[in-house]
Amino acid sequence: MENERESYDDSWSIGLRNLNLVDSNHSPWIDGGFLQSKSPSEFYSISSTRIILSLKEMSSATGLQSVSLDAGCLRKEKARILKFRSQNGSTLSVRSSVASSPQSLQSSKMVTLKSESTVRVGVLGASGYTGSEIVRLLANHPHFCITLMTADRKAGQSIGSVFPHLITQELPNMVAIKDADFSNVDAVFCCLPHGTTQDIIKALPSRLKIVDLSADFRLRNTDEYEEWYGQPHRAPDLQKEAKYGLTETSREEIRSARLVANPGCYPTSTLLPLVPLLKAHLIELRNIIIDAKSGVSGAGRGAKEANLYTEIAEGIHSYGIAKHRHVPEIEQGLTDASNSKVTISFTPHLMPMSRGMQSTIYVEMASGVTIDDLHRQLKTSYQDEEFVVLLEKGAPPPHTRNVRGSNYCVMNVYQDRIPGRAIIVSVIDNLSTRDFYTSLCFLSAIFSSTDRGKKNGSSYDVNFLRRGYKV
Ligand SMILES: NC(=O)C1=CN([C@@H]2O[C@H](COP(=O)(O)OP(=O)(O)OC[C@H]3O[C@@H](n4cnc5c(N)ncnc54)[C@H](OP(=O)(O)O)[C@@H]3O)[C@@H](O)[C@H]2O)C=CC1
Ligand SMILES: CC(=O)N[C@@H](CCC(=O)OP(=O)(O)O)C(=O)O
Repeated sequence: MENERESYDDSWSIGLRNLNLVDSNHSPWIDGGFLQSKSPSEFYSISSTRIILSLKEMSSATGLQSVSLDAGCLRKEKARILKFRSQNGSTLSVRSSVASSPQSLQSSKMVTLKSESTVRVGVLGASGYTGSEIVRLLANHPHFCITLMTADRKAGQSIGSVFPHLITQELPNMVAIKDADFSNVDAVFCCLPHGTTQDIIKALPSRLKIVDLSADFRLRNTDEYEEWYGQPHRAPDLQKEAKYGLTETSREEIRSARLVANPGCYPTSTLLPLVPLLKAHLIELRNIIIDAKSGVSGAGRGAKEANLYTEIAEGIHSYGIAKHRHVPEIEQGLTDASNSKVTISFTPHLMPMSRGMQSTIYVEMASGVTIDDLHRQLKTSYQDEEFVVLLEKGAPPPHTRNVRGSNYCVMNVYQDRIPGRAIIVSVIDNLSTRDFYTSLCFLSAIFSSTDRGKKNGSSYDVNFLRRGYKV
């Protein structure tokens, strides 16, 4: 499948040759950019119908069960989450997520955009799991251009030699951070271990916009950081400057920030459902119980005995009981939402799967509140949010595989059999491209303030960039 290109009708084609089709776990992965009109000017105007037709043929040819359609380059009105029945009777889900198109299929217009007016991005820690996801998503994005990638043990290597699914990308070799040249960089994604990150960010040129995926700048209270992370914070001034990057709750703050602290995966999957309910006083502050499960990639790519196949496969286990470092981050978000101190019970579990996360959350409804009220509130809160999906009332709970590789947080609320209690199920991809989503929101502000952005005028208005990710 990765080595062929097939045409399906006169004007549209699906390119199957680019290895960017598959993620690092070799799932079938269709990038929206693979679907393009032969006319370069119609690059964005991809019709859902054409996509379905083409994928239908492809699925019967290859026996695919599901396809991730990475469709960020499509216009919002053209992209859909689609399901259809394939010839062999299985359901083929077509999921749109975020952006990018293979270079091989970019139109001349896109190439021009790339060279003249893209955000120049450095990915620090490109040889890790989150870094390589950022690379996969940005490598062909029309508004971003990767000009720098760093690694530690893998410094000096090409990204393709570390992650073969990226082998077809034309990207710079990875260098050690000490050898990095930031002169050609507007913004960095910092995908490094916590602890190390704060020293590295402290030393970066101050003009750079930074999206930090680590936990180093998430906790406003540096004493709390020391308590939960076992070391004093070494960049308290930067901490004051950092904005917590949960896009749905802090979009405007993120846009004007220089340093964005991307939320942890467990906090993302729990704060998204709970924050609107707390803000609306629909649930009690007490007795919030979070039972969460993560894929093993959540622990990063570094070799650890506890994460060996033999330790993980064919079973699950809880860890960090009552002391996981995401507790204060979740409590910080819930306390902000309710303006009162909230404490939680939180137990994470490691699942024998490579990526994905589910949080099952048990809450007490406020007096007189029903499950319908919770559902209505979430629906209202997220009706304009592209990447938070509330399922229909009573619909079966979402699966982690529904959101694999995507920005989506999919959730639903259920009545517990104990009167007055509700159960919320929320799923995300822990190796989430939500990082990417937050980042685009943040980076979309760059061009309104740079000379290059001003020079290029309307090409860089925020809406133009938003179309790129709000699909
Ligand atoms: N995995 C996940 O689901 C998520 C992780 N995060 C956070 O994002 C950050 C990155 O995580 P993840 O990608 O999983 O981690 P990985 O262990 O997969 O990757 C870490 C990256 O950092 C580099 N690195 C390690 N130590 C140093 C150092 N001392 N100096 C410079 N570079 C270094 C590694 O280089 P090399 O491999 O060459 O040694 C690698 O590129 C972490 O802070 C993590 O907590 C956030 C959200 C989700
Ligand atoms: C399975 C696993 O080990 N998960 C990690 C969390 C990963 C994550 O996203 O959190 P950070 O961004 O804070 O690293 C953990 O429990 O520490």
